[in-house]
Formats: sequence, C-alpha cells, structure tokens
Amino acid sequence: MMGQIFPWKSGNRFELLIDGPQFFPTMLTAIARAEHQVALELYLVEDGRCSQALVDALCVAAARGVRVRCLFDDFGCLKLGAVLRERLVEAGVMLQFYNPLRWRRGFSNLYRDHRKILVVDDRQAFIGGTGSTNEFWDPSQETSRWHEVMVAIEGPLVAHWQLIFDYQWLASLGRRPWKPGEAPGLAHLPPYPAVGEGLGRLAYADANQHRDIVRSLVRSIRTARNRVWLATPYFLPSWKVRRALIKAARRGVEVRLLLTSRHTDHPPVRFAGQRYYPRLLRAGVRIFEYQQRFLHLKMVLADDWVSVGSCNFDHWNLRFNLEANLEALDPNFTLAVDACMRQDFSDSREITMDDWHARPLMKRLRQRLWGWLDRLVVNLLDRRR
Ligand SMILES: O=P(O)(O)OC[C@H](O)CO
Repeated sequence: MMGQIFPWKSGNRFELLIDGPQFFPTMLTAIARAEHQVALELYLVEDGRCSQALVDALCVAAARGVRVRCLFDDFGCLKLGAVLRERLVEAGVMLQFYNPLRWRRGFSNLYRDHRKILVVDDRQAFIGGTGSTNEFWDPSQETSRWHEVMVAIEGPLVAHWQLIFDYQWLASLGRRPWKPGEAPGLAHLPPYPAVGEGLGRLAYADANQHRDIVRSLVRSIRTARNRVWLATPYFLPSWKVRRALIKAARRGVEVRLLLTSRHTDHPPVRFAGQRYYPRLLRAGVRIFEYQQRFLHLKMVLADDWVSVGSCNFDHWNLRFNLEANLEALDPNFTLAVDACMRQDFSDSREITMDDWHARPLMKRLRQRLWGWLDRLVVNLLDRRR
C-alpha cells in the first residue's frame, strides 16, 4: 500500500549538529525553553548518564506544565530500567512504548520504531540518527564514542515532523491506528524544486506499507550527475539501491560509500555487507571505512540533494521499521554536509580491489558465513509474503 507523501517546503533553517557533545546540550536547552509541548520519539534509550540528563530535562519541563510525550521503541528500550521509567511517569510525562515485545506475536516483534525525532513547541525540530545512550553522549566526556549527526530545523517543516509524531502517537495509543494513506500530502513523489535557501521535505518509511524514503533515494542516485556519497553504519542495501549505485558509478558519477571499520557494535552485519564490495569496486564505486570510532550516522549527498535521518537504507530497516529522514536542497546545508563528509573520508581508510584480494582467511570465512545467513533469512522472509 502506498501512503501519502510530504511536499517540499521553503522558508526553513537547517543546522547540522555533529556528535552528541554538540547536539545533546542543544536539544536539552530547547527542552528547557519549551513553553507548550515536547514530543520525543526514539529507538534506542538506555540507562546511563545521557538518559539521566535527558530524563531530568523532560521531568523539569513536565513539572512546569509543559505537555511532554515520549514514544520509545520497546525493543530499543530493553536496557532502560524501572527507575528512569518511573521518574518520567511520576513527573507527568506521557510515556508509550512502540510495539511491546510478546513471545506469542512471533514475527510481528520485528516491527520497530526506528525514528529519532524531537519537536519542541511549534518552532523547533531535531532529527537524525541518535539514541539516548552514553555512546552518543556522556556528559562527563568531551568526545563521543559513536559518530552521529542531528539536524536542528526551524520553519514550516516543523509542522510535518509534529504531524508524523502525532499520527504515530495516536496509533500507538490504539485509538486510531495510523495507515500512511491517511496522511495529508501528495499521492506521488514530488519533482525536485530548484535548489533554494531553506528548502526541505520529510521522507518516511512505514515498514513495507510505505517507502517514499527509499524511492526518493533511488531516484536521486539515478539522476545524479556528479556525485553520490552515502554513509551508513549497517551496509545491507537492497538490490535496487545497489544497482542504482553501480549504474551511477559506471556512467561516471563519483560514488563513495562511507562505512564502518572494525569499530562497530554489530560485526556480523559489517561482514555480511562486505560481500557486496567486489562488484561495487569493479563498477568504480569508492569504499571508505571510517577509522576513528563507530560511524553511526546515516546521510546521503547526491549532487546538492541531502537525505539525513534514521534510515540505514538496508533491507532489514525497510521491511520492518518506521523511519524518517530530512531531505534538503539548501545550498548552505549542502555545504555543511559536504564538509562533514569530506572530514570523515579523510578519517577513513579506502578499500581497494587489492585489499579485497589480500584479506585474511578468517575474514573471508566470516564474510561467507554472515553473508550466507543474511541471504538465507531474507529468502525465508520473502517466502512468507
Ligand atoms: O538501529 P540504529 O541505526 O539506530 O542503531 C542502533 C544500535 O546500533 C543498535 O545496536
């Protein structure tokens, strides 16, 4: 089923915030200044200093009469203990968990809310790839263990982020299950407007019911003339995305992938994704593995078009998850993303065909094993549909 699609809006302001020590204090300040409402939707929320600071800010806001709603993913919150949960509820924060895990629900447990959205009043939204864990921000440390970005948004687009949160909030309450077809907006992916200051759009996915986020990505890769730079921590792209990347590289577009090195929380996912390297390299795609820390950000630059947010564009995400990205065609924002990615490429090691042929036996075995398992599970899931 195809859901409705959000249009482009001009008159916005976007600021790229790089790493937790920059974006978390900014988000907490915004919550501290909230006058009417705070809406927070997150996948990963775990006990620790980061979540304590976040819960403090939310409780203070609720105590002074601000309407505070938190929609957290139930699986992503497995490491969020009773103490912080109870503090939120006692302070008057409205707290819901998306798709609570139940053994008897079987495969339905795979459906997860992977969005990362903070909306404050009707004036500011923060979107990107963060969770609330010490890896993203430890207030006692100057740097973060995981490399991530968030975008601060002001302007008309804030209303769309509010809308997508509100729909999901109501759906999770069970009062009015949201089908994407009910969302206001367009029936088809809108054509690209000319680049302009403050131009942006919300793209989203609702598991396999709605995927304008990936259709838009594929279109941007297909129409790119100069470059496609794609960063993701979990590189398991669908066949359509892989094919679009290969075709773009073959027609002379500079295609670069920014992926994780051994600094990753899920080595099997990395090994499974590496099986795609040789075909991509042969087509002329350049592959960079980020060396400094765990690269967790999800960001794409296709010529001037930017897509940034929660979506890893992997076949797992797109089957089961709620996702939301900001797409922008704003010259200053593009420059900021360009600078961020250039820095990351320079902090990476480029993988060549020679490296691929020279990889040790153990690595070959792991790539085979995890690649085979990934393919097997995908085939089984496809058989169910
Ligand atoms: O699913 P992501 O991309 O938000 O990442 C979350 C953590 O990696 C879970 O291990």
